[in-house]
Amino acid sequence: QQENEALLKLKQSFNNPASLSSWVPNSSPCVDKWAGIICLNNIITGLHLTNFGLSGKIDIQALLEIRGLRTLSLVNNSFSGPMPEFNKLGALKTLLLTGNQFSGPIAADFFSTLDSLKKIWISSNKFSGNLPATLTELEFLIELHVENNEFSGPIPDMKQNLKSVDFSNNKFEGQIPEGMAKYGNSFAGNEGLCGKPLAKACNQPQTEMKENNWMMKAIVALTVFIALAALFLLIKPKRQDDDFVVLEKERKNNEVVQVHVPGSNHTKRSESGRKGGDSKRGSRNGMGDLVMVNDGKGVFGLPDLMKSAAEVLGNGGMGSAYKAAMANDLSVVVKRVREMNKLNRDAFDAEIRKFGRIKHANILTPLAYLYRREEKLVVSEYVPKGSLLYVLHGDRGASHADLNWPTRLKIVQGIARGLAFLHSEFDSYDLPHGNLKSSNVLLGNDYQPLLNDYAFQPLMNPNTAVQAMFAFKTPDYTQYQQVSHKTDVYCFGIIILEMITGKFPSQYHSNGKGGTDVVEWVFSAISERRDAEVIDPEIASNAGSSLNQMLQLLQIGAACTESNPEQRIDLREAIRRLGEVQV
Ligand SMILES: Nc1ncnc2c1ncn2[C@@H]1O[C@H](COP(=O)(O)OP(=O)(O)OP(=O)(O)O)[C@@H](O)[C@H]1O
Repeated sequence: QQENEALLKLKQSFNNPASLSSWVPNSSPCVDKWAGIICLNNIITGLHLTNFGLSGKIDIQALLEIRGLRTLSLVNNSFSGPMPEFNKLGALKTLLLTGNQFSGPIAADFFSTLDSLKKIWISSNKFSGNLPATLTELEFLIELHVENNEFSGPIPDMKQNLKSVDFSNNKFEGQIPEGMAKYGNSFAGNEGLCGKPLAKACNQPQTEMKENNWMMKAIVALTVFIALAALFLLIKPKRQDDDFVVLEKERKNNEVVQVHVPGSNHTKRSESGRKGGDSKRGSRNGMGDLVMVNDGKGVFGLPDLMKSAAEVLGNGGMGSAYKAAMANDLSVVVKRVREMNKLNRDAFDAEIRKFGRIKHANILTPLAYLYRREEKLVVSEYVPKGSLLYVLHGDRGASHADLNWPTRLKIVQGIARGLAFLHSEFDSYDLPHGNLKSSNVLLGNDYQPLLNDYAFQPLMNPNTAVQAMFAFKTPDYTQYQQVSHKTDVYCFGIIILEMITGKFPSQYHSNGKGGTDVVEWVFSAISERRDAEVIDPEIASNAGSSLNQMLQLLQIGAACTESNPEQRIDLREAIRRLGEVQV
C-alpha cells in the first residue's frame, strides 16, 4: 500500500502524466498492471517509463519508498534541469536517462553511493563538465553510455571490463588512457581527444601537428602511388612487343592514348579486339590485363586507372580498397584482394562474369577484374554516399540526418530484396553472400541499398575466408562449426539491430571489444519488457504512431539473430514479416 501511494506521489510530481492513467488509487501496480511498472513475484523491481511523454520534477523521496527498485528508465521523455538525486537510490542496478534534456555538471562523488550499478545510460542529454571520477569505482559496471552530451575534460581510466561503452560526440579532450584504446569506435566526435585508438597522436605543439598532417597526407599519397606503381609493375608484361608496352611508348611520345571511355576526351585509336574475342583474357586487347565484365558504365583499361587521381578508402579483412577518379568523370573502386587462389584463371573468370551479368536494383555489379597469381583486383563503380556503416555512424552530417525511420525501413527492405536475389542466384553456395555487414551495403543517391562483396567464399582460400568473412564470426561457425544460408540471415539481423538501435555492433570488431553487443542488449531489453528503450533516440524521439512498427522491426532483427540456427527464422519468413512493417 505504501508503495502504491509512493507511485501516486511520483505521478503527481510529473507534468502531463496522461500516459500514467492506469496509476489509480485502490488498485495494485503489479496485479492491475500499471503502465511502466515491472514486478517480480509481486514486488516492484523496475520503472520503465520510456517514451511516456513525461516532464516536470521527479519525486526522489517517493522513489526511495519503493524498496525493490533496481531499474529506473526515463528514456525519451522531456525531463530537464540538473541531474536529480538518483544517487540516493543506493540499490539501483540500471539507470537509463537517455534522450532527455538534463543539463549541467554531475558532481564528482555522484556515483559513490551507487555501487550496485551495472548499466548507466545518460546519452543524448545536455550534461556538461567532467565525467564524475567515481564512475571508475563502480565495480559491477558493464554498460556506460554518455554519448551526445557536452561533457568535457579527460576520458576516465575505467578499469572495469565494459561490454558496451560510448563517449562519442562530446567535448572530451586530452589523451585517451592506454587501457581504454580497446573501446575502438567509442570516441568519435571529440575534437580534443588524441592517442590510440584515434589516428591523432598526442603531445605535439599545434604547428608541428599541422606539419604532421601534411606529412600524413604526403605519406598517404606516396603509399597510393607506390601501390599503383607496384600494380603496374606486376601487370607489366615481360614481352617487349606486348600491347601494354606499346601503349606506354606511345604515351611517352605524346601520342594519343589507346583507351576508349564513353564521354572522355581520349581519342580512340582502334576498336578492334576491345569487345568480345580476346578480351576474355584481356592481355592482348590493348588494355593491359583488365577484363571488363560489365560495360554498362563504359569501357576502360588499366592505363585509365594508372592516370586517375587515387585515394585509399580502407583496408578491410579481404584486402585494401582504392578510389580512382578517371578522366571521364567515372569514379571506380579498385578492391585489391589477397589470397583468392582457390580457382584457376578460367574458373575465376567464369565466376566474376556471372557477377558482372547481375542486374538488380539492390546489388552492386562489378565492372572489371584483373587476375594475377599473387592478387586479384575487382573494380566496381564508386558510390558517392558511401556505406551504410559510414552514413549511420561515421559523420553527423546531412546524410546521417536523412536516416529517418521511413528511410531506415526502406534500406532494410531493400537489403532483404538484394539478399533474396543472391539466395536464389547462388542457391547452391553455402553462403550466397557471406560477408554481409553495413560496410558492404552502399547507399545510392536515393538511399537504395546496394549489396557489395558478395558470394566470394568459393573464390577464397579457406583459411582466409574464415579470417576475413563476417559469416565466420557468427555463432553458426564459432559455436556450431557450420555456416549455411541461415548465416546470412544472422548477418542481416545484425544490420537490422544496428539500424534500429543506431549502435555500432561490437560484432564487427574481431576481438568483440568496443561498440555495443547489439544482440545481447536487444535480447535482454526484450526479456525485461523494455524494448522501446533500445530504439535509436534519433528516430524514437518523434516516433508517434510508428513506435509499434519500430518495435516490430526490432523483433524481426532479434528473430534473425537467434544464436541457434535451427531456432532462427529463415530469409523467407524474415521477408514475410518485413512486408508487414509499415512506415
Ligand atoms: N563501390 C564503393 N563505393 C563507395 N565506397 C566503397 C565502395 N566499395 C567499398 N567502399 C568503402 O571502402 C571502404 C573499404 O572497403 P573494403 O571493402 O576494403 O573494406 P570493408 O568493407 O570494411 O571490409 P571487407 O574487406 O571485409 O569487405 C569501406 O568503408 C567501404 O564501405
